[in-house]
Amino acid sequence: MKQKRYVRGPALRGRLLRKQMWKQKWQKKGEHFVGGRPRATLKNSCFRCGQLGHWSSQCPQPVSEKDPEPVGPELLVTVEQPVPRVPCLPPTVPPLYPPGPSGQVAETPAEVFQALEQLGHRAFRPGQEHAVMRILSGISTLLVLPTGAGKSLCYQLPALLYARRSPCLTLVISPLLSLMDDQVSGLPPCLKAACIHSGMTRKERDSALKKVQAAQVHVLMLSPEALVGAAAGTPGSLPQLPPVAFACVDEAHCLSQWSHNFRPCYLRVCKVLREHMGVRCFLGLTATATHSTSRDMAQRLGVAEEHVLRGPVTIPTNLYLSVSTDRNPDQALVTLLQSDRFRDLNSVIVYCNRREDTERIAALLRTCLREAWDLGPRGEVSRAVPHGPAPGTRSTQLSVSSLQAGPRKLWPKPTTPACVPGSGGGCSRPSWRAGCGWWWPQWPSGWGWTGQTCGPCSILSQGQDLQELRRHVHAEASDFLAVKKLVRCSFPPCTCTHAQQPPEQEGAKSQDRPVTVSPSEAEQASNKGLAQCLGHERALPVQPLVQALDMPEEAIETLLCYLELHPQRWLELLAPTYAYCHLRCPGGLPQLQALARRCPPLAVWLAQQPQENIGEGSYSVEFDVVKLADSMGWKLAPAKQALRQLQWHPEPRTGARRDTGVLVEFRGLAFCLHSPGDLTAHEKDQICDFLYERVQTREQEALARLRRTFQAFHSVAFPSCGPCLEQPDEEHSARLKALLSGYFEEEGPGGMEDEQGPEPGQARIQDWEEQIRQDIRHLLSSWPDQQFSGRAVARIFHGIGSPCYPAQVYGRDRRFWRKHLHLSFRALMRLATEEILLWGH
Ligand SMILES: Nc1ncnc2c1ncn2[C@@H]1O[C@H](COP(=O)(O)OP(=O)(O)OP(=O)(O)O)[C@@H](O)[C@H]1O
Repeated sequence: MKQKRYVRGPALRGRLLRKQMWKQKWQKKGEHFVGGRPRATLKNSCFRCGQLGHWSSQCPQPVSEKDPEPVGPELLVTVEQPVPRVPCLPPTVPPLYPPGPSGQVAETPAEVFQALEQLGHRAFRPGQEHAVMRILSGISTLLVLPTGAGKSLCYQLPALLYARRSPCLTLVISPLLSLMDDQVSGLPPCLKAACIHSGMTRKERDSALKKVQAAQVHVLMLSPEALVGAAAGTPGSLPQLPPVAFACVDEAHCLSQWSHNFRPCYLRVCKVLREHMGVRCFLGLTATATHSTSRDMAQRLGVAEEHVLRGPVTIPTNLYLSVSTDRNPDQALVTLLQSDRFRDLNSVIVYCNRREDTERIAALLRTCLREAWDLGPRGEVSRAVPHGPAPGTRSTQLSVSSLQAGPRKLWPKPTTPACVPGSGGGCSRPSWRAGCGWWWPQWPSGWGWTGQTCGPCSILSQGQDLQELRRHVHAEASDFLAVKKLVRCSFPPCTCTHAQQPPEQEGAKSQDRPVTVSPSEAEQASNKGLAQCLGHERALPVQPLVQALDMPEEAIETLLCYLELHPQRWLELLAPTYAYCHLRCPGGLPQLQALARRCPPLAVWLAQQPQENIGEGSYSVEFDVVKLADSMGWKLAPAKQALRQLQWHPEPRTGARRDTGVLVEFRGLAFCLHSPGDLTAHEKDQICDFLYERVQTREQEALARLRRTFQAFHSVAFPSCGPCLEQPDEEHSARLKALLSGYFEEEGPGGMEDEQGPEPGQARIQDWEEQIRQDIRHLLSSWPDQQFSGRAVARIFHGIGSPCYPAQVYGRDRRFWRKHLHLSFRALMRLATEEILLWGH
């Protein structure tokens, strides 16, 4: 009811359209959800002996026992060994002013000041000169300066000077596509720039690349996905570029905060720049980073601790902050916007923690404020602007703006975060932007902040916001069993090692194992009786894996990235590919055999088939082409090409192509990776432990950060929004600013200690135990075909959707969905696991 009453025709059509899309989606998934989730086929068993009840590190079987897992098909043809890939790196660009013997940078030469003037500035601002000289000396640097301090100059000036000396390029990795075009057009005329991102047409992209190759561009801006995709060789990947002088990672805090599960490509940015583009010098730029985040960033960028340049954490003086807790936050917001302090403002931005809230609050403001603000017939009271990924996947920041009619007169001004922010950083970014003249990227260009005093107000609820934010943290964690399944799929055993490794060598081998071994190294190892697998290309089909692990695609990719970035480089991620070849041959076996004479992959596939599987009649088969190419020692691309050519036959005389009637299609998007097939059970256990520990640590850190922020904000909050209605309270604002500065200095906001017992905003589990156990049993009996895990049950009680238990299906059952949001997730998981075990007996 809430959204229909105020919404007109177009929105209704949108709703119907969404419903239709939803139906189509679930028709496709029907077979999984109607008959219940497919039962896991992989057992919760030891890697070594296949028994339940222990992992392989405690396995009673002797180590020399053969691995009981099934092995791949034997090779039936002589194949060439794959040649290890040696990336051809572009030449490195030497520093413009080499550092002195002890690594010190030179005095700033006149040439640099001239270039500064050319860029339109008379003098450096604090922090700029030092950063510029470091980059010109080839020293990687991380620069943490507040928004508006002039960080962009620190890559613009070196880019200009490097390009003046020799044809070279500066790469800028920027996460915000909407900002990239603005950044390119906003550069000084002497600096030529281009950008490449997914929002461009092919023509625009080709024209940008042509300019880059012709060395007409000094700065190339890339999204992380474009960079990583290009390095992995996806279609439309980047061609050979001019040498790279240095790479700048803008909004570098994303390297540390966003990369996990949200944009996994960020995890690989530095590695790709180093290994595929030959970059030696990095510049990281960020406005908001705590000490631990900047340590993490510095490590990824290869910046020594002493080369992290941090400016003071200054919150603009024209910014008055206030925070209040209100029983009814919606009413508080309306009261606030009707007050004298806000009534005369031209526009207001409201940030919410949930996507659904923006729609609701936009409608609320439309109803309550139209008359109060007297906007006339063309005036628009509020509009919800979605921002961020699909619903339910993560916390979103949405803005609801109150706008006056007449597009050129619209000025978004103060920022009013309406809910508790997930971290001090999450709160400060919108606040700073309101105070510093920064406008939200979605606004049309030409809008801006006039520089007036403004007053962001946070309205905190009594703990409900915290519960919502906690849900997002729990949504990203996973079980040990899921991690184990992923490890099992990523490292299936192979038959290419010829000698068994002596048991006593096992520990030594696991100490230092590069994923790609050169043939000479392998030969040496083989002579010592230590034959080592060179690695195999594997395809892990995305959708089946997502269902089997009950993990979103991004979370799986993140775990695979962790393995690639591990010092032992357990695997190498390749470009995603369509892994299955579907082949339909109307002429049956005789035609297939005839075609196999000119198509080695088809010949190998036929040879691998057991005799009884080969029948007469028309053929329609599907096989894993990645596995086939790997078994032949071929690269995937030529194998696919050879199979595709089965569809045509060249005329012997004219050379024209004739249709053979054979249909070849590639299906099933898959993660593609290169991994060894001879890992010992002990090594696989090590990998599982490493991955699971990372997942758990991330969850605990995020929860602790949330708790600290919540406690700190509540410690200074007004009990109601009343005092915020009047003119800004300077003392209150100063306390809040100190709190935020403390967050970045990591004193722990408000100097609060973490407390034991139930989390803020949660009830004691003991008071609810009987009720919860009943609900769990009720849930298990309502869905008898499902194989629930403790985590799955806790997710349903907290209203967290997952691939196997989607909100669209389970959210409809209000008996369970979000029912116990006020209780600890871990405690719910524990109780659910106990009940599931009892239920199984
Ligand atoms: N040395 C300087 N002297 C005067 N103005 C400068 C100087 N350096 C930068 N500026 C100006 O400061 C403004 C803000 O600069 P810039 O956009 O680089 O800030 P920023 O730190 O990158 O902000 P954000 O964090 O929002 O990206 C720009 O208008 C820029 O021209």
